[in-house]
Amino acid sequence: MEQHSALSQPWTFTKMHGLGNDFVVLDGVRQSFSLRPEDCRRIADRHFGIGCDQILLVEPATDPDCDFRYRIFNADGSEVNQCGNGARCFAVFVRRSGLSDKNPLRVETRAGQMSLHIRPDGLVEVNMGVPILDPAAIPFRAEAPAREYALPFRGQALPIAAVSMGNPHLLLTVEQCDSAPVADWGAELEQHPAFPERCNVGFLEIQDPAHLRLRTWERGAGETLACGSNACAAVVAGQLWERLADTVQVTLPGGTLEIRWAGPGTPLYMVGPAEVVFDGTWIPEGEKT
Ligand SMILES: N[C@@H](CCC[C@H](N)C(=O)O)C(=O)O
Repeated sequence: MEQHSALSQPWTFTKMHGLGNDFVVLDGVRQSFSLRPEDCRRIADRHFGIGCDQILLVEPATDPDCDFRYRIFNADGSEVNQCGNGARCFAVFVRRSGLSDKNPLRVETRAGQMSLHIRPDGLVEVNMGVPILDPAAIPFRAEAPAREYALPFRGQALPIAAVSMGNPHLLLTVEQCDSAPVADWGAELEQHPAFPERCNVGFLEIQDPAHLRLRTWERGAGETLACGSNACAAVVAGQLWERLADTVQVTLPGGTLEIRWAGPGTPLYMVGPAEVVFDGTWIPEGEKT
């Protein structure tokens, strides 16, 4: 199959979203892509491109235990290890495009394997794997694992949790999500030197042990309407702080996810919707008339 630069050839895509976290999903099994960071930025651009928070690429698996390879690119062009809302869309895309009707699907990511199950009610359940709390593996600069860290930030010691769901997350609590300084603090905390690979920043309003409100500043994308992996990390943090139950409804600006976690060393499960918006064709410059 011919490998071509993403922008110089026509290709088809599907626009999807999971709770308003939106994606351009590409079939890299029947088409072949070479996605450079500048190609991703153009595709994700909401004025000069298609517009999305992330680009998801479905590729043939390289691991014989897996059905497909799941690749994720942020709007800023960076390739990353994990995207929870995207995983649900990936499962629906694979079924709808006729690539496979296997259910559950096992996919390989840069963070390991994931299992995606489309339920009879149409919601998708994702086994997100075992949350990572070891600072070196997050990666997060700390002497030893802790439930809470005091992060130096703007002259204060900010109480935070650090969790990896395959990608790095910083979690902090706020009185009210609606007035949280998501853009102001989020942009700076994303680049905090304690997180050498940057991080996704979650602002948690814990309402009761089974209900959490959350807004997220995503690494490489800014504030989004929902971040699945950040919602998972927020439940992990809330449980470590002994403020959340095993099953939690997480309400984000774009809607609600159900997240179940039985505690350290066990896998975490996320359930939520995945919606198709439209199918389209990318037309390269010079072929538009
Ligand atoms: N929106 C995603 C996360 C996408 C990747 C993230 N921005 C990162 O850089 O790690 C989700 O739903 O998990």
